Amino acid sequence: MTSAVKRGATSSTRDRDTQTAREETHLWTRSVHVHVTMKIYFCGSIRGGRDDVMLYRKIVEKLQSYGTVLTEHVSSTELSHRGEDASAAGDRFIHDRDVNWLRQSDVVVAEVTQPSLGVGYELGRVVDMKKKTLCLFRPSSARVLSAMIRGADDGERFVVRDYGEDEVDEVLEEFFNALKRT
Ligand SMILES: O=c1[nH]c(=O)n([C@H]2C[C@H](O)[C@@H](COP(=O)(O)O)O2)cc1CO
Repeated sequence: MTSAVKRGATSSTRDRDTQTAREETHLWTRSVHVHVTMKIYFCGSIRGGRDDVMLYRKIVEKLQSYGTVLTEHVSSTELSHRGEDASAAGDRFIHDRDVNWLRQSDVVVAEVTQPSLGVGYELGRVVDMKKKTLCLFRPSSARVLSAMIRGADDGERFVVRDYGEDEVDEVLEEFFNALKRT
């Protein structure tokens, strides 16, 4: 073999290696990208009452370690039971934007202890959209969760989890770790 052919073989091997490395980097970058940009839709009561807003904050802060929370405003202490300024954009805007966000989301997490027509509506829509959904309910509230939420639990795609305020982190860790395995 001439040295020119040898040089050719070496450089094509090197080209292949470089190409493989590039593909690996690309795949790695893509998987990190997917993780970082996971879109999470958080549901919590607004006009249904803001009693649990501090807990929504805690949940949303934890969710932000897993991805982008599209509905961060639900956990804002500045948002009252009157809701967002509907006079500026209108309730139709809020509805259409939120349904759009629901469609875009990869996963839905709802705090369902404080009854809310809006949260119930969102959950009805996500069942139809077949989104992976976690509903969190606190039995310590002495409320009884609607049969239309508890009864929708299928043990897989739509799950209702009873929990206590001090279990937020572990319940969410359990849920997102199980997501990684599916
Ligand atoms: O101003 C709003 N902004 C908004 O994003 N929502 C959505 C997100 C919440 O998960 C849900 C709360 O519904 P409700 O206001 O009926 O409690 O509806 C609801 C309102 C007010 O109804």
